[in-house]
Amino acid sequence: MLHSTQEFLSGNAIPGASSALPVLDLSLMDGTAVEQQAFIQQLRLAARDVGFFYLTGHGQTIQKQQQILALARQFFALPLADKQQVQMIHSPHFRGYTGLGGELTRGQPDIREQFDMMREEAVPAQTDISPAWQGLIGPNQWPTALPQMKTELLDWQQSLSDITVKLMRALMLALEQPADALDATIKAGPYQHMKLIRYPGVDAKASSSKQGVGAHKDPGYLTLVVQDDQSGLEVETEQGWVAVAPLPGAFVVNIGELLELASNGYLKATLHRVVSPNSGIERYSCAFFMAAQLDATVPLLQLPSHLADEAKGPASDPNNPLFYQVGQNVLKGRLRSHRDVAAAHYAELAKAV
Ligand SMILES: O=C(O)CCC(=O)C(=O)O
Ligand SMILES: [Fe+2]
Repeated sequence: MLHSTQEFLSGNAIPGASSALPVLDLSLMDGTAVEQQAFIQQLRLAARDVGFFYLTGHGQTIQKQQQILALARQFFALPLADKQQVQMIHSPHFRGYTGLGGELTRGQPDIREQFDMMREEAVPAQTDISPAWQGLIGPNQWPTALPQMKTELLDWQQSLSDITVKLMRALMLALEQPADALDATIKAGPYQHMKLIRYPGVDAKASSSKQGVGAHKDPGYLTLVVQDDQSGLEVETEQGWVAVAPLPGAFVVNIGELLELASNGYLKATLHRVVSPNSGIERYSCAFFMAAQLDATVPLLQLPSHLADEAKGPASDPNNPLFYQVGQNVLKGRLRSHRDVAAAHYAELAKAV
């Protein structure tokens, strides 16, 4: 039986691709009123039913995307000593290099190495009443061996951030809210977090794990992923785990838990994972996570009843502390994922998470 997503997808899915995800063209938002409405309706269905989609028409060229993935390849190909110069353990702000198995998802090591960055900021002045999450704010670590990384990646991160803000405003229109309904939560600039990632090939016979990254939902508002021609990214759907086939030039977009919460379960945060490539193959990706600024209070949006009735995700509890403890929750996630950094810089808090 066709359910609404499949009906909707029939006109939009990639011909011949194994992936069943919708493809949405963001440039329609710069078009006529009719085109904008078409985009908003497609976006509403994709975000409600699947929580994952491909985005085209976003203004970034495929060459630029490939340039970023090439930079990732260059970084991970550096001698270990150069990568260790920027190891995350040196950063109380959770920035820098993490080697294979250094990050945990639900307590299990992920078989990937990565470079994490966020906004480039100065360390704010600490007072007795500064919240612990203020420790997340500070400078990135940059490898001296690849001096071009700093400007290229900060510039790229800002471009991706701008795309997610445009998309979030379109999502608000899709929910029949003012476009700026969540703007107060990003007014100082949205929380930005980006990762360059390398997934090495794994010999299934020799290893019991093919956990590139374990099944999880992203915590924030919106995620954009650029993947190379190897996939392995999989999304949980009603039909089971579905592969997100590479679509050159597109970003893969998914909804995070904070947006699911704010929309009372209408916008869906979907479980996803990356299965390691087979031995002899490696996969590179760049993931960008946009969320509310760390000191935000996120509103519970009041949806019109015809939309509220269609929400498929869990209804939100308006008293959920996630609405007002944004920074604390981000810090908790980082402490859980990077136990070594937590022990080195947040010894007391690390014991409690
Ligand atoms: O590498 C990817 O394709 C996705 C990674 C991911 O889901 C994450 O880091 O949250
Ligand atoms: Fe993710």
